[in-house]
Amino acid sequence: MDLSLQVNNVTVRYGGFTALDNIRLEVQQHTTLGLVGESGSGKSTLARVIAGLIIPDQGQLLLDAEPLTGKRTREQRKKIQMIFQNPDASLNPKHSIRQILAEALLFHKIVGRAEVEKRSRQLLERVSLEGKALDKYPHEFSGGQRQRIAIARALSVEPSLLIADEPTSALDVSVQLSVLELLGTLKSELNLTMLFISHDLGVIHAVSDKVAVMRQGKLVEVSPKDRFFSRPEAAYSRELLSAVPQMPTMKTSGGLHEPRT
Ligand SMILES: Nc1ncnc2c1ncn2[C@@H]1O[C@H](COP(=O)(O)OP(=O)(O)OP(=O)(O)O)[C@@H](O)[C@H]1O
Repeated sequence: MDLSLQVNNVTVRYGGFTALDNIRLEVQQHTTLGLVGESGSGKSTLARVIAGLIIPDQGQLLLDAEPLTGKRTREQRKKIQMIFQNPDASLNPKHSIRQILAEALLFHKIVGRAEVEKRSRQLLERVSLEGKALDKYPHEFSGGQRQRIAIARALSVEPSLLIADEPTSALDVSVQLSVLELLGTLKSELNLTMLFISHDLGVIHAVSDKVAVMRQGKLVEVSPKDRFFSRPEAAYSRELLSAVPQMPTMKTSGGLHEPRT
């Protein structure tokens, strides 16, 4: 399988504090890497480095074998899209959904003006929203619907890598599941490559092919999902797993509901 993303020896310091310490990580194309770790372990910092929002103090990134150095080009920015815990981070409240999607499609030259409407409707359909949503504004939707719109916006530019940083943790539990199911469907329909960040091991189990564990700025384990949940390598991974009482030591790859039963 080809590599999508390579993170080579990345270090980030905030003043004297090392938030990322020599991180080496790979994401294979068309797979989801689940990134887990306690609050403050550096997950969001790593996501922001990969998205180009933070320049690392040391190390390199490669996307589809191409180095990402210095200021990113428009094409490089298009290739990595991010969805956040709060969907409002990527939705301009003053713009209608039509404007939000059109801006992304036209800026990155995905389609010409004549096709914007048709493509926008297709995108909304993909995230199970009706075409009449186009003329509404973000505040007219629920949190779960706004996250669906943020997903549609991120996918509109056909990224090579989608980073999802706790995309369901601000949502009601019932809505969380439907957004996770949507991401699962999109992953298989569109062959997405994802870096999925969560502190919720149930969510990580539901979405990941491989699991990476961070602690205090260091990567302590990267394992295939089934191995991580049945035979974790690092003592810290065992600690994380044992801290979730409802988490069975899973033997199967399971479905979305399994970790919560
Ligand atoms: N701009 C900043 N300046 C100084 N320290 C920062 C800054 N951003 C993050 N940190 C610190 O870096 C560490 C890693 O933060 P980060 O947000 O990456 O962790 P995280 O694993 O994503 O945590 P959470 O799950 O709470 O979001 C934390 O100790 C945090 O306080």
